[in-house]
Amino acid sequence: MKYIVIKCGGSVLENLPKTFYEDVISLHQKGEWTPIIVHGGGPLINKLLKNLNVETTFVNGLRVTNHEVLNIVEMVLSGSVNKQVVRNIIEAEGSALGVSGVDGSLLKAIPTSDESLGFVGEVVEVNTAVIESIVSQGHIPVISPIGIGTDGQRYNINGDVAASAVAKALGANLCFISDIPGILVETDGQKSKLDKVSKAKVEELIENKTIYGGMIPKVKAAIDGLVHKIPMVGIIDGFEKNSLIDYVNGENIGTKIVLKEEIA
Ligand SMILES: Nc1ncnc2c1ncn2[C@@H]1O[C@H](COP(=O)(O)OP(=O)(O)O)[C@@H](O)[C@H]1O
Ligand SMILES: CC(=O)N[C@@H](CCC(=O)OP(=O)(O)O)C(=O)O
Repeated sequence: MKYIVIKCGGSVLENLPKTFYEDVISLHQKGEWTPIIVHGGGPLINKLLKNLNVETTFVNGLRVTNHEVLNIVEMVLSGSVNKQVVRNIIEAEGSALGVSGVDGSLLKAIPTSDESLGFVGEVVEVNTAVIESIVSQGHIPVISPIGIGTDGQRYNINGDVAASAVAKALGANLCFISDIPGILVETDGQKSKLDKVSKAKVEELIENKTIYGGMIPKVKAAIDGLVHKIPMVGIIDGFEKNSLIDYVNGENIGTKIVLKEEIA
């Protein structure tokens, strides 16, 4: 069975067309690919934090997470957003089962090495049996990125990091669905999309700040995945018609991330 982990970014979640979910379901029904959705929800967390007058800050695209923020992050991701994605799949006539990374200790986590981030976690183990059990019942798994420590502590995990961890554990292809056509670079005031980008180029683009904010964890998670033998990683536009189907069919869409650029 070939798994594809589809990371749906909060940047697009509220506006993804029904056709996107129909494409996910069509992949599932054809049987060649088993889709697994991992979602984010950053903008919705921002909205709720703002309504509650709770300040929030990011370091290299990761949200500094104290106890109060953690409560709201979990509420939004494992509550509203997870169930919204499940409902969207049902509306598109598919079948989905939503879980958080806490359920069945799906995403076992430890705190990140940067202590200033608070309760931000990194995944140390994925309980793939939970995913396999959902798949064997005919559902599309929908996973929210909250991790759990062996002591029962919850962690806020960036959605891209969680998606890469799941893909690594399953040896799955990984696809980031976001609100941009791919990685953009600017030359002579003109923005253009990179079709393919290597690890070395990504590092250069972070260094010169062409890649910033939420794109940083995305490309880092992509590289980490490739180093750990994920076969294919790409960033594609969720609003572009057929983007997911084109991606799995190997069409030239979005930005593919590779460890080394092949020399022609
Ligand atoms: N070089 C880049 N090319 C494209 N987008 C970039 C780049 N650098 C930073 N970004 C930003 O990254 C965003 C996508 O990351 P993020 O907002 O975290 O999305 P998501 O919620 O889909 O994970 C884009 O909307 C854009 O603002
Ligand atoms: C640690 C960390 O930054 N967690 C993210 C989790 C949600 C997420 O990743 O949402 P997107 O995919 O929309 O960016 C956050 O708190 O916003």
